[in-house]
Amino acid sequence: MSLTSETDERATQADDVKLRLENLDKHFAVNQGILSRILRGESSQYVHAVDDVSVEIADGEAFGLAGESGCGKTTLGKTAIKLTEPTNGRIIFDGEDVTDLSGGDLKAFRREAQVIHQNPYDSINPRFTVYEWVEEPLIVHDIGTPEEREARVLETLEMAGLEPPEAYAHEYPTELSGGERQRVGIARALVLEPSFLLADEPASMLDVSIRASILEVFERLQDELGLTALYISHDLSLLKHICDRIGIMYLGELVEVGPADEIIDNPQHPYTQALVSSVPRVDPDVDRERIELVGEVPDAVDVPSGCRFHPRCPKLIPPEDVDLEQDVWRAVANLRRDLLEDDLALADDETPTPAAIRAEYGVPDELSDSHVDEVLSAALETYTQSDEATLDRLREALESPCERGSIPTYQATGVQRSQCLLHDPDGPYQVE
Ligand SMILES: Nc1ncnc2c1ncn2[C@@H]1O[C@H](COP(=O)(O)OP(=O)(O)OP(=O)(O)O)[C@@H](O)[C@H]1O
Repeated sequence: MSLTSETDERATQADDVKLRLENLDKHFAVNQGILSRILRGESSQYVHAVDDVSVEIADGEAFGLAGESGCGKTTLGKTAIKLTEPTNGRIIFDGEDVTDLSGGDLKAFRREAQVIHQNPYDSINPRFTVYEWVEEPLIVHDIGTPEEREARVLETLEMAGLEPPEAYAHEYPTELSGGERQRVGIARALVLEPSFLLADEPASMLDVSIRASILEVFERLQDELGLTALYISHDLSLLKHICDRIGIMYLGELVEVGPADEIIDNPQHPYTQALVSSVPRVDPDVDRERIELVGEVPDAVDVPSGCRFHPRCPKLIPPEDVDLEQDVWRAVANLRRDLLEDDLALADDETPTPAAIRAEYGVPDELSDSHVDEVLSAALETYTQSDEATLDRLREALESPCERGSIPTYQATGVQRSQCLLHDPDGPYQVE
């Protein structure tokens, strides 16, 4: 297909691109069993762990991925280096399309792209000594003589900060502290001299006191070895510290990408703004409004239409003819959403009055926009009678532009891109 060959050509030309993901998807099937589908008539459903992600990571760059739990960070990282197969899309590594590699070619690629796991306690085989554990990848890849391997293992242990290396070589991992074990994990990943490192929550299981020293190891290694790294973490201040750029994921999509400082100091996407607002300030003198993220990340099987963040977004765009304060509009939208899903969040089981429902959702008794008030009142009056026509009216009359179609990625600032209609330069919406 012409699009693929054109983009391939670009990748080959762009020497400084280490990894390029093109429209990457990773979907996991649920109800995979044929029997359950036949017996219960269920069609296959999919977890949209990663959806249409495109991003480039430059050679020598440290790229961070953040987002709430379940947003797809680990799946994106693993798919990017083929620890799991993508459902769709292309992976270009060093200018070569590695998407369909298998056999010996895949094994060669594995040498280049290594991973450091989150948990230093269960990611090391306790039957191996530190030496055996770090040497094993060299044996698997049939590298060097025993003497050469010994020199390489000791050198790598030292690089990972286990000094003197001879003292650690014959220890068992169970005899080591968490920080030391994480350094053993780092040494095992580095022994093959990879050019790309995936570090998934590399410090989250460690004490705060040890965390800083492990992060220093990463920073030093990146400088000295010129490694390209993909760091995954919930901790935005950690990512700001060690990354050049940060990508924010929400429900399988990359909703904002930009330089680490800009993402933290000047977030553009409403989701990033909410995430960042919960990070404790380094500088307490600078006032930042705390934006509360209401609710949980929705189910990745049945993803919301339009912008996936719209059911929780504090900046949800109202329909053109709706004239309400933003917080009132958000409250109306929450009530509308739950009415349409027949899932009202109410305090008790008794059939509530429209006024009680409004109060529960923080919607004023009378709205300043009489049209919205009338549509909502009608839906509330007929709520117990499941009146389809009234619900259809509620659905159509109060539909936000954020619920429609697929939302493109826009250039939000000179250096940040954001998947939010507020950043459509040709759109009618004002960025607040
Ligand atoms: N092997 C799998 N089979 C089915 N679903 C999966 C599988 N792995 C991940 N998922 C689902 O994919 C979605 C993304 O999960 P993932 O672990 O990538 O998110 P995450 O952002 O890394 O979360 P966390 O921060 O908690 O590690 C979730 O809904 C998860 O339940």
